[in-house]
Amino acid sequence: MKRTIKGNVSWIGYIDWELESFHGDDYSILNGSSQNAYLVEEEKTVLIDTVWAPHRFEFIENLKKESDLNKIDYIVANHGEVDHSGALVELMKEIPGKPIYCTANAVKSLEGQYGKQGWDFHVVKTGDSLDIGNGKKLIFVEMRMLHWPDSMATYLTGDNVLFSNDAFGQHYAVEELFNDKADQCLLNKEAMKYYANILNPFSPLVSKKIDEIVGLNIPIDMIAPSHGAIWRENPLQIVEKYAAWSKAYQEDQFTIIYDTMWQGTEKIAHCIAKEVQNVSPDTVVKVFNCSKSDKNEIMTEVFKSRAIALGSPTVGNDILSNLAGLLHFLKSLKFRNKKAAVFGCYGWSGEGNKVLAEQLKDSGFDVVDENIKSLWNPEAGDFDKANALVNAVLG
Ligand SMILES: Cc1cc2nc3c(=O)[nH]c(=O)nc-3n(C[C@H](O)[C@H](O)[C@H](O)COP(=O)(O)O)c2cc1C
Repeated sequence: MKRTIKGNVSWIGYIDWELESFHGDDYSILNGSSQNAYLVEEEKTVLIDTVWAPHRFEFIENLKKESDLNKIDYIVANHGEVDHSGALVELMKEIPGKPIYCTANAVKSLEGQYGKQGWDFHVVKTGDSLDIGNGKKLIFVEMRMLHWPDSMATYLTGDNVLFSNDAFGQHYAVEELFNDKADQCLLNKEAMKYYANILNPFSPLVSKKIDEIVGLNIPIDMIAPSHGAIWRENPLQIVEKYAAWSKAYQEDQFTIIYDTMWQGTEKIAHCIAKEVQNVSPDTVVKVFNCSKSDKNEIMTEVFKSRAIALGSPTVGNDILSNLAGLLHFLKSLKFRNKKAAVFGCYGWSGEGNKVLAEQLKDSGFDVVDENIKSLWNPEAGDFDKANALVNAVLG
């Protein structure tokens, strides 16, 4: 059902309390999510984005219940990804010929995914606008690589609503739709998780885009993203957070991540954690067994950290495969300005620490020389090295 969010703007989307993962299994959903589409009904009626393909028929039925589909004058496709464009094919069968406003790259991504459908694309660039009557306009802002080349935001004058698509969103279900109705801890955590796991690799572009949006000096009364809560109360709080997050963000946190077969490496992990509390009592320390923890939650903790330590036993002259998978993901997220240390047990050849250190360096971490490498089971002499490791990495 459509729900008014401001003036003649309504939400028409899908709140999904059952979703467990996104992007295949690459993004865990722990608190539900939503796909937000919006209807702007001024002298002209505009549909901004749609929903994920599995919900396309329900979405179109809802639209029909709310208004005659033929009343839609324009469609805005802020982003071609299937969770926002997934109802377009069915919708356009009902209203062929209606103009679709999107970036040049969105024409490519939409045609790439759905084939050449003969849709009436109107390509827009930053600063282009569309008059929708009653003295209001839509102004388009390209958001290249936030998070696809085709991404765009749309600003509604008069009501001062920024339809930001994936930027400023969260995979988080809020039945009442608005940020002030959400659990604030979860909202902030989910917004940060989204940034850390999806947007962090594009931080330099995010930083520039935030400066550009702030520099426009336009009033923003509401930020309506395509997933999660709509920022109605103090909407600029999320813009300020993005400004901070995009500049090699860190808190005073040290995160220890390990894997183990026979618990030797685990013992070193806990010894390092205790030593952090001795050396730097104000530093938050968290410990994760990567085989038992959610990888996206771990990445959010890495995002917050000023330093991390990674531990694995040597296995087959290498490291354990779950940690190798995590390192692969870690590299793609392009974290910057973080220190790292390595540790682990071995039985004979002991390549584990070297593999970890090389991969961390390759992922942009500043890896300290101090490490702990224990033959079979860690002993007192190994635990004694934790102090030097922690001092080096937090120094
Ligand atoms: C399947 C398997 C392969 C291993 N391969 C190596 C190896 O290539 N080189 C080595 O030094 N140790 C190897 N080890 C020995 C482990 O590194 C050693 O048992 C270590 O103490 C385990 O640490 P953990 O208690 O943290 O699991 C291997 C052990 C297993 C079970």
